[in-house]
Amino acid sequence: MSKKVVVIGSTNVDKVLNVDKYALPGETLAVENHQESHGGGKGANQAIAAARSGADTTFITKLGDDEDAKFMIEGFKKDGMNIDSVITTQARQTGQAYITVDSTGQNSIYVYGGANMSMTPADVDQHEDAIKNADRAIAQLEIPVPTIIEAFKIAKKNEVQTILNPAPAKKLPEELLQLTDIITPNETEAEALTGIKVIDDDSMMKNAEYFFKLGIRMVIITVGDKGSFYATPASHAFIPAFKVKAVDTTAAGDTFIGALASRLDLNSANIRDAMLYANHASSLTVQVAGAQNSIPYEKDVLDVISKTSKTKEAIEKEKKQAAEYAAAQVPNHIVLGLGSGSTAAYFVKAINERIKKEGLDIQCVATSVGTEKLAESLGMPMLDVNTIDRVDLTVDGADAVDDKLNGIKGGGAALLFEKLVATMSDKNIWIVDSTKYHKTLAGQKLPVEVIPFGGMGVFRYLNEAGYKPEFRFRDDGDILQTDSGNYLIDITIPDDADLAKLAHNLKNYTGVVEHGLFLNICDQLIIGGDKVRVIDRPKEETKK
Ligand SMILES: Nc1ncnc2c1ncn2[C@@H]1O[C@H](COP(=O)(O)OP(=O)(O)OP(=O)(O)O)[C@@H](O)[C@H]1O
Ligand SMILES: [K+]
Repeated sequence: MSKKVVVIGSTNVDKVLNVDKYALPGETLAVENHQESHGGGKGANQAIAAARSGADTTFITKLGDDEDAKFMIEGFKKDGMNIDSVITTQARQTGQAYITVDSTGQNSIYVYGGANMSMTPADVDQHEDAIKNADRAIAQLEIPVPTIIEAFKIAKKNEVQTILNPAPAKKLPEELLQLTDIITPNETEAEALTGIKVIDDDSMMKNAEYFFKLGIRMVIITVGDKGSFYATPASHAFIPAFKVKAVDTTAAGDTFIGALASRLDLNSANIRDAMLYANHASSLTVQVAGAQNSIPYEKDVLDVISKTSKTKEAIEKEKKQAAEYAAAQVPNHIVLGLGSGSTAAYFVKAINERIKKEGLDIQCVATSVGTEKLAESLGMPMLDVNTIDRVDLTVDGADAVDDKLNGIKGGGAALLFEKLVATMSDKNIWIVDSTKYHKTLAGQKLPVEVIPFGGMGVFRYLNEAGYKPEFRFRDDGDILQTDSGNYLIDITIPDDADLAKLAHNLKNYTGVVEHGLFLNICDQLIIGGDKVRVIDRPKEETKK
């Protein structure tokens, strides 16, 4: 189960200086904060990441005969790595990176390759066995390219899988790429090799095809906080990153590769699970300052994975509880609006059961293509929304609701039809899990549906007005289109927002079709839980 990984690569000691501002040429500045030395170097980071994720890891690296080397070897031992192939030279010092970070978080880095750059093919030959005995070998570009070629030749001769992390970005001889089974560039590194800019799913596939032609079997492109993409000649997918508060992304890419190498089966059958694991691992790394100290252990990664799946399960349960509670309240002989999204889907199934079991006379109207398909597949009695002018009751989910029962909808991209049906409904009931209920809507994401032609104009306006707009993309990287073929722009509701004014302003902007603010629409909110909570709109508040 546990993979045998050999990393052939660099070790650096990072010397970090925190400065208020950079010194100009000829200028001397006094510095108050001097951080201790930290372990670094892409080879060491990836080896540590693999070891901490449970791989049986051997590291082939070259160090000087100095204090830095002792410091690094101590760390390797603590992480349980096999250090029999750590080479020491008298001729050069251990690699060093001089990093200055200014008060804005910007950094500038000078790297002294030192012993790393003196690692020769002959050094690798000396440790041939370490490569032969591994399942997979990983290399990066902080050691001389001929040395990597030699290591990969040994690997290929012995049917050991090769992973090349082509970082830092540079052009490479085809010989090396032809010896590579899996390549793992980030977007900049991919472009440096292929000349094809990574902008969307299509361009990632074009990058992948470039590498396939050279005999590479799998391409993984990491795209920072957006996530990561994998492609083999048989399949491909984009896996979004987890939303976390990033404080320092140093070692994110290295963590991703080490973690992936420790999980991925040799036949790559579990690629999605391995990518998810690597995504989780690197999302932990970016939440901690520094490089090697921020690389998580297997236990930490598995903990977040299990917490995420437990939270997910609990949320699904609450959605279902709210939906079933609502379904039980629906009166007979009505026209019923069916909302969209995952919570509404639970409701559709629950009310369908009641209609069938109790022989109810209920006609239904769907608020999205998705809901219509679901209802039809269940054989429910459906009305065309164009043939009616009122609905008795609509039951729908919501993305966020405040304590005045104002809410945001449209996370599932069906906001236009949802709003149409909601405004023709005599009564609107919203069903949510407890994570959707908030004191205020400030800080929440609000979808704005715009016509594709002119969408950029709206985007610019929203940006200038400080709403932090972002176009909505699908998981595969393509721009998302709503059921009516429009685009969605997500904005963030400001702290001091007057919701009624915001709704009015958005609606008045040319090119905006609809927005996701649903004010004075919800009459009753049902929040799932072991004890379901029901909140009614206060009587004195006027409707619509
Ligand atoms: N801000 C972030 N939030 C969540 N996950 C992130 C973030 N940044 C990076 N990641 C995760 O780390 C992976 C690798 O990141 P990235 O593409 O930035 O690598 P990189 O450019 O090689 O990074 P570095 O050189 O800083 O180590 C991403 O695919 C993603 O899973
Ligand atoms: K970090």
